[in-house]
Amino acid sequence: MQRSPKHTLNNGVDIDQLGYGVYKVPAQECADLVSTALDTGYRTVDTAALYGNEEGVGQAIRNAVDGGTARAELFVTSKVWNTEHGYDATLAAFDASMERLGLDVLDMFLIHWPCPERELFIPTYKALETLYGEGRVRAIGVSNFEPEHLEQLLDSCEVVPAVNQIELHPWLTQTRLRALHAELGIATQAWSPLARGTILSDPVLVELAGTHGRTVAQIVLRWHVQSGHLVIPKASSGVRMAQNLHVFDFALSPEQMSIIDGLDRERRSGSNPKDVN
Ligand SMILES: NC(=O)C1=CN([C@@H]2O[C@H](COP(=O)(O)OP(=O)(O)OC[C@H]3O[C@@H](n4cnc5c(N)ncnc54)[C@H](OP(=O)(O)O)[C@@H]3O)[C@@H](O)[C@H]2O)C=CC1
Ligand SMILES: O=C1CO[C@H](CO)[C@@H](O)[C@@H]1O
Repeated sequence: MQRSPKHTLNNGVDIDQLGYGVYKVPAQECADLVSTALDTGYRTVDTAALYGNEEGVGQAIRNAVDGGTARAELFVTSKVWNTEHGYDATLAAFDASMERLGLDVLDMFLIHWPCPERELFIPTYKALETLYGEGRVRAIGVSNFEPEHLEQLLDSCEVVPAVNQIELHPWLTQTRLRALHAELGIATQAWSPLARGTILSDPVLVELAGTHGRTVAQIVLRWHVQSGHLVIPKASSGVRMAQNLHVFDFALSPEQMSIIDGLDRERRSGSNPKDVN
């Protein structure tokens, strides 16, 4: 069984570099699929209130703990949705997520989108700081924050976000944002790391896959890993889950990494954070 190496976040908490994302996993299938992911070797799961499947994630985590897996080995992320911004609303949203998850402590809680026109991400983040201070969540962070949002946040808040979870893949390499993260000590976590599957027919990646005798998904995930990103691919079968985790026993050469870096075309598969409010 493959296992992801751990990455230590800026507050000393460990997360798997490669975890499992559950956007679009139907609620009724979620517990079984997350259990399959855990059996495959995943230890980190990314969900959100928006995904409507926190109950299933929590069920699978509790089943694993009942079966002998240490809770400390497992890592669950959830996120506060855009309609719940503001200090009090965010505290209530956290309670609701925890109720659905059925967990005592959450590993990481993120602001899902900055929603700049709402002008509420600062009080929203202050609620996350309160939860962190109370020990109800082990790490806090943000998602879809652009440089200007991070700068505003750091001007007004105490706790440097542990991660910024952003859309990131070889067609959208986010060079400027990643450089800022490195400067600030914020981990870059890649969402839609496979560009929702659309990148898997890229001819350059197909050729590299042939060279290594690997699948295109494995080449892309290996590029993420070697670039130092945290990454959370979603897959709907145990075979694909295992394939996606099986990327720690080969390496891309520096030349191959540069070739993949060169595929950037600033192509998003999801929304631009400036348009989400
Ligand atoms: N913070 C945010 O705003 C966002 C966060 N996310 C998070 O990131 C996670 C991953 O992103 P997501 O948008 O799901 O997209 P991904 O880039 O992870 O791609 C998932 C798609 O790729 C397919 N796929 C996965 N593995 C393979 C493989 N080995 N071979 C062929 N096809 C494969 C899946 O198919 P199939 O399912 O049929 O196996 C699915 O259609 C989400 O689940 C969520 O947790 C996602 C979007 C936004
Ligand atoms: O996490 C998410 C999953 O994908 C959705 C559609 O692109 C996003 O809006 C959301 O942020």
